[in-house]
Amino acid sequence: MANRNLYLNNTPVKEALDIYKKALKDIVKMQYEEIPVEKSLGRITKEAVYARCSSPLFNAAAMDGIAVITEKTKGASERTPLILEKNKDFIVVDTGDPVNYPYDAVIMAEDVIEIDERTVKILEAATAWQHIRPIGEDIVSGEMLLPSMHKIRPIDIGVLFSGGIIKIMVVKQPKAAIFPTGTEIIEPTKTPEAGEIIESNSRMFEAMITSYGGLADRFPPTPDDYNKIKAAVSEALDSYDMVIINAGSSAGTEDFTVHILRELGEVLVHGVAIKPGKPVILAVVKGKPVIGLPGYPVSAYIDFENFVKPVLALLTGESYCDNNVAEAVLSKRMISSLKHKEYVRVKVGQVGDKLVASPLARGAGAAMSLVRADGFCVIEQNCEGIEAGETVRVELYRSLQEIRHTVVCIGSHDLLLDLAADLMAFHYPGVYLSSTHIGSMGGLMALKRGEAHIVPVHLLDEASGKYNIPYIKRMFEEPMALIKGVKRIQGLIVQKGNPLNLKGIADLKQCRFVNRQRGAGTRVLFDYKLKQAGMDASEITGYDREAATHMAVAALVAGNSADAAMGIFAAAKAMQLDFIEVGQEEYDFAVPVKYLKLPEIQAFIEVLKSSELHTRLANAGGYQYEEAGDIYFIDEKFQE
Ligand SMILES: Nc1nc2c(c(=O)[nH]1)N[C@H]1C(S)=C(S)[C@@H](COP(=O)(O)OP(=O)(O)OC[C@H]3O[C@@H](n4cnc5c(N)ncnc54)[C@H](O)[C@@H]3O)O[C@H]1N2
Ligand code: MOO
Repeated sequence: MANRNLYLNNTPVKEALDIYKKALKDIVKMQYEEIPVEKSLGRITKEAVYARCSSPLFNAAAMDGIAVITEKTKGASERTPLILEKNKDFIVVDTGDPVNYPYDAVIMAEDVIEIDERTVKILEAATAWQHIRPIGEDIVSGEMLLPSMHKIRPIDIGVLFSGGIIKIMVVKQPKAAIFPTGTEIIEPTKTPEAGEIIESNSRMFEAMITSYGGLADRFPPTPDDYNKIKAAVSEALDSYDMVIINAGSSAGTEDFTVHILRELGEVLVHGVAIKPGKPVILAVVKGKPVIGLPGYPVSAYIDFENFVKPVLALLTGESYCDNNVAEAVLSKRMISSLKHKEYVRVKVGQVGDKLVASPLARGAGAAMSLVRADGFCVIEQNCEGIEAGETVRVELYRSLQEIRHTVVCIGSHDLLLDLAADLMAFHYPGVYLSSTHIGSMGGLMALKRGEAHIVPVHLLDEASGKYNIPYIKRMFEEPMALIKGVKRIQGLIVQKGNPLNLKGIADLKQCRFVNRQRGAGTRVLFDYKLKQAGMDASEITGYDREAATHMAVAALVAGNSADAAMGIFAAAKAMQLDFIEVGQEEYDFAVPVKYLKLPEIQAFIEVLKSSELHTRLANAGGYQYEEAGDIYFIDEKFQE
């Protein structure tokens, strides 16, 4: 254990950033450069910019027509038309032409009656300066066009040119060097073997730095070699404004980063009370910021947002405000430790007038939880958790507008949902389907609490042998409907080639099983089949081991961490596993009648009926979809 860093601190986030900013205060300075205005989009002005000329520079015709001398048009009316003579009483002008003395008004072409080449008739007198844009109407020479520290937008570029500015002083973009480290890290062009990890973090950092106004250079992955990392970092600091080192930040025997930085300069913080992201390193080397980010992608992302972004802002001049914040009701209890401030990724949906936040996977390696997230909420360090139903503050990644037009679907997972979401985005721009997977029963409970629009269910009622309807009838008092989905083949997902030669439920006694979570329809079906086979749960090794989706159980079988799981054919096929049919089930959508007319739900129903969806389901295999999109009103049609 000799080389482990067992002494990580637990500095609160704000304190850590304050310590670091104080250390950087006198050494990190913005630099400036002059660039052509046409290249300045998104850059930040160094200083106020003043117009070098007026716009318009002369009195200019605002309309096509004739320029006249107001005095000479007096008395013109319908009854007493006035005849004007070209180049004496008027000149012809087009929009934008100069209008000079003695001309002082423009009459629009539509109000001028042409008599011949030299004469026109007018029926109304002109008022002085009508349809003339006076000098400096838009911009007056010497006027301030843009203030300092202003982020340049397309309209600013237009105005700068109108004001005679062709070059502008802006904040120089800071250059960051990114060093991914780790002997197991390989470039994405190589096919990974067991134990190897595709380098992805440095690409994510590069994109984040670019979107926050900096420039980034990625270095190839450096193996866990003390001297190599030290030499590379030290050299980079001669030509870059900041350095990011990725991974090797915690307590592993090859986690060198902190030792290297201590040797090269000063480590101000190692270990922050944040989750994910605890082992972040904030250091100063050669008078420049060096930040060590953890290897886990979510930890790295959250540390980047909390520490790299504000440090980068000291160099870019960008300012940020968290304006996209909303209050939402939490759908599921979240427990957290008092030891840290925790960032929880959430899905957000609007059901009725309630905004609902549902927590996603919390693991630091679960990068997909960030992809799926609509935002995140923070559990403060001094808080043990937040109860379901409490109001939380969510920082949103999507606009409220988008969230309002999203069908909130909570329940059992099926590939059908991913396909439908994809088709909806394509055929109904601006309408989305967002699904959270907590099993059929969990979904129905969420619907009861008003947290979902639709619930994908496949619940077998053992007494009647019927699917879904009996549950909905029992659980809901309000008028409900069922949108038909698909019939799916359920079965045992087993290793490729079925090495244990499993033939059905009865054979499960000899193998390592992985179950679906309590409340999942597949689990209900499994229990039903066990009972039919006269077996007991205690006879199955792994009955209590749970995974949340069909793909998740299939992945466990594919990874040889289990021999069999109950699931759908499509999941077995996707993972190239074998499949033993056990039965068919009905996968439908429970929906309160009051939501049926919502345009978003209508779009979803149309997608269910579409031949495009049916073709995709046929390709996946294991589905019958003839009834997809049909609607049954529970009370009328299924009265028993
Ligand atoms: N005994 C302890 N173990 C760990 C602690 C601790 O306090 N005591 N902290 C845990 C926490 S919290 C985190 S976060 C991680 C941080 O790990 P490191 O920063 O040291 O990173 P590695 O161990 O090298 O890698 C972690 C993980 O990330 C993958 N990785 C690394 N680089 C990349 C990259 N460029 N692209 C994609 N993925 C990358 C790497 O392969 C690992 O899977 O430590 C815990 N352990
Ligand atoms: O801090 Mo680590 O990022 O929790 O997993």
